[in-house]
Amino acid sequence: AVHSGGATPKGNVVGPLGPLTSIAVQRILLGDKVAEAKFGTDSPIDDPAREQQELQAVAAMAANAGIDPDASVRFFDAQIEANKVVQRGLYALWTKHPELRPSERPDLTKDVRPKLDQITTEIIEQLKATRDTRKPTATCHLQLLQAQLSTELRARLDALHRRALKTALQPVCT
Ligand SMILES: C=C(O[C@@H]1C=C(C(=O)O)C=C[C@H]1O)C(=O)O
Repeated sequence: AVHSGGATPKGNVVGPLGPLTSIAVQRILLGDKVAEAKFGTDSPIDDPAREQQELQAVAAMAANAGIDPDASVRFFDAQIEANKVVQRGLYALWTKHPELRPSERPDLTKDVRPKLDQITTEIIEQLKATRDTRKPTATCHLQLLQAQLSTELRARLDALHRRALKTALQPVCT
């Protein structure tokens, strides 16, 4: 993977959807850590119980923040799917190219999931901040494209992570 670093400073990304897009990228980059944690273990890529628990938390946090819980859950569904796009892609790569397999295995529960939970809070904040921007309009799609392209360049996303980002951003202008 070429993306490395994962430095995607919110302030430098273009447009009103820049911060939301940048956080979505940070979550996608954690997909690498999730894949490293699970590859070669009994933990499957899909963990429906964990997903249910996250989506319930999202609904509660959205209600608390005064934004639409159903729309927020739909947005998170896409973030979770995007994370699994990364995991599946890296599994395929590592299966075909054993020399590229990770040498370290992060701890999913202690190390990786707390970082995902932190990002959940930030995404809820950005969903609230972008409430008026996220509409099914040409303007929204233009602003999204602007944020997407600038973030892809900044984070140097490879094809796999760009595909994941496309999945993650699909519900933004809805
Ligand atoms: C990221 C994980 O893998 C999958 C993706 C999830 C997510 O993006 O939040 C949650 C559960 C799994 O289906 C994980 O197990 O934590």
